[in-house]
Amino acid sequence: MKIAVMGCAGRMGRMLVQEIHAADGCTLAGGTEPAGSPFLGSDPALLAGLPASGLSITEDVAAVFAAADAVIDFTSPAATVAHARLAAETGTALVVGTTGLSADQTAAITAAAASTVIMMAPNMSVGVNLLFALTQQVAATLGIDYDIEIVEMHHRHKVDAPSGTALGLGRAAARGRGVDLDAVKETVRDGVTGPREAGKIGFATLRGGDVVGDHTVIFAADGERVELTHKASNRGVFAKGAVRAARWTDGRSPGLYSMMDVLGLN
Ligand SMILES: NC(=O)C1=CN([C@@H]2O[C@H](COP(=O)(O)OP(=O)(O)OC[C@H]3O[C@@H](n4cnc5c(N)ncnc54)[C@H](OP(=O)(O)O)[C@@H]3O)[C@@H](O)[C@H]2O)C=CC1
Ligand SMILES: O=C(O)C1=N[C@H](C(=O)O)C[C@H](O)C1
Repeated sequence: MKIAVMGCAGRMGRMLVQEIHAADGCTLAGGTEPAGSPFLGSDPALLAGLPASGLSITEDVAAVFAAADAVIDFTSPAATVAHARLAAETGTALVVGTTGLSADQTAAITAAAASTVIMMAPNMSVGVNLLFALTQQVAATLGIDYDIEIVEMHHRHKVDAPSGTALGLGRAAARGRGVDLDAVKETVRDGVTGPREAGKIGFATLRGGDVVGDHTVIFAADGERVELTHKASNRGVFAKGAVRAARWTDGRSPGLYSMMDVLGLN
């Protein structure tokens, strides 16, 4: 399978190039970076610490799509929307890991999935997707007396907050309670906030150093507390999941899928 990587010089992009190289039956079809990037013209494999591939990083997205069976995209929300539109036009499968998308941007990707296979997930690790399922189950079991708070920590370079994974955990908890996350989420507390309102789902965001990704869902009641935690210590887990998802798209019907579909957890 020929797999291309959008944003192939990024933190995730380089891991993805390594993972494609290591995967049986997969070859790198090409890699992109935006106009003005100092990496244009470099070999994406060399940049990822691998033997030369003979490919050059390009801003010609259309050419890279044409060379690929599937495209993996961990870039920025605006770029991902443009890539989803191109995937719809060309019928190329797309795996989206980008987070921080607005409701409109998510709707644009959903619309593109009417014409091609798109797998989109805020976290591609097996562990976090299991945590999504567990969070929904625990939220449904414990009920409203257990206040739900979600704490996440990431490296100092991360640009969106709360993380896509934290929001995904919030959606799973809200689903377990049979409510809509947008109606109950509390992402900012500052000053005299008054007591905590029952039923809210709170988020706390920490940023610093080189933390790959830590997430904890806390269920706090009078007298006890349940905590579900996942800690990623290597971006390889996300890259492995993304390449697994790219292979999984082969032969699927158009539609919007999640990592839960890929892992059979749905
Ligand atoms: N779903 C998951 O499992 C995971 C998701 N993520 C998400 O993936 C995204 C990327 O994270 P990370 O790798 O750390 O970020 P980086 O900033 O390291 O990488 C993003 C790369 O994409 C490039 N890029 C931006 N716009 C375009 C474009 N139009 N065309 C081609 N390339 C482009 C950037 O170039 P430049 O720097 O020049 O702008 C950069 O090289 C984030 O949204 C993050 O939250 C991260 C890890 C796991
Ligand atoms: O930006 C990151 O690094 C990560 N982003 C994803 C998110 O927003 O949840 C996934 C992972 O935690 C790393």
